[in-house]
Amino acid sequence: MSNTKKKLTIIGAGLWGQALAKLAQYNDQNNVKIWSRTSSESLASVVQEADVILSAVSMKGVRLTVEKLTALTIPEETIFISATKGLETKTLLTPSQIWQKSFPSHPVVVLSGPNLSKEIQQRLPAATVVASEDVVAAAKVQEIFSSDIFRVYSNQDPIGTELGGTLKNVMAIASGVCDGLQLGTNAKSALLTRALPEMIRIGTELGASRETFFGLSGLGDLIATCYSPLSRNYRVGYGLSEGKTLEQILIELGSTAEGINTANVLIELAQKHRIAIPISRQVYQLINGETTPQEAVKELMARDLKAEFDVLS
Ligand SMILES: NC(=O)c1ccc[n+]([C@@H]2O[C@H](COP(=O)([O-])OP(=O)(O)OC[C@H]3O[C@@H](n4cnc5c(N)ncnc54)[C@H](O)[C@@H]3O)[C@@H](O)[C@H]2O)c1
Ligand SMILES: O=P(O)(O)OC[C@H](O)CO
Repeated sequence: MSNTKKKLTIIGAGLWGQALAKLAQYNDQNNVKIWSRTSSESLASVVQEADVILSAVSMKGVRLTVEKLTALTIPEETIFISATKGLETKTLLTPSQIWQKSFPSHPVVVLSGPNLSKEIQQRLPAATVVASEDVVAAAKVQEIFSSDIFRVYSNQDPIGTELGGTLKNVMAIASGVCDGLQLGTNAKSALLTRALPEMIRIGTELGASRETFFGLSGLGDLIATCYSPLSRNYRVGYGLSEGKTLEQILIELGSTAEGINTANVLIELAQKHRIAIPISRQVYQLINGETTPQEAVKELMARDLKAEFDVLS
């Protein structure tokens, strides 16, 4: 990459947008701007001349953000990075698919990994993945974010990388329930080990590579999120296990927990593609008041007996 400073504009000034801005600023080769809906500057003025535009808005804001940007003239060489972990209601699309469909000539890069924003803000070491079919664009993004506190890997499976980060949010809710009910280490280990093939079944059906789920954005993020009370999705599950209502939990959280919407979208996806999603289905029923934490555990334990590596279930 040339020695001139890279101009990066981050859209979305939530916890993740701010943490990513800090990471990019840490590397003094970058000129970083951050924009939110409440910014005094116009969106047009902050994206003008940007080499790279990163979206860190929550899933519900992705479509609106894309629409705002399609109304502007963005040069075709501008790289878009999607850092959102979610699925769109109705279209069932991933964020990067929305970006790519709206900007078919632009490089789109997914950034995803085990990256709890609080630890990133504390400058603790972490690693992530940037994934794109455009390897040159991925390499540029890798350089922008790489530093001695943030190790950035690349791959060419944006959908797999994105789905790892998205699907583990649902598993983190289940994991919070498991810990909240004090089901023990054996149960937690079983849950996470069975979560991974469930994520792989969904991912491979949607075109992702199986291998990606064994990397940072899959297994890595599953471990981080399912073991950390810093995870908002984990806290949702934990709260449900304590008998709190979802509404009450979300008020206390005051922040985004994408796993809730993702579980709702997943039910439709699983039906459409005929994929077995036993853990995600229990999470769906739990957040929609159709089961209790205890009943969900019973249901999972009472499933038909099967071979461990049965690829269908
Ligand atoms: N916080 C983390 O540790 C972390 C790490 C990796 C990925 N993520 C993902 O990043 C995304 C954002 O998470 P967060 O933690 O920053 O959540 P947050 O609740 O802190 O912030 C969400 C942001 O999205 C913005 N937003 C929502 N709708 C918008 C719209 N229409 N236009 C512009 N902005 C809009 C909000 O204003 C807010 O700034 C989520 O998909 C999350 O899964 C978060
Ligand atoms: O707080 P959560 O549950 O949204 O998790 C944050 C990140 O996705 C962890 O990688």
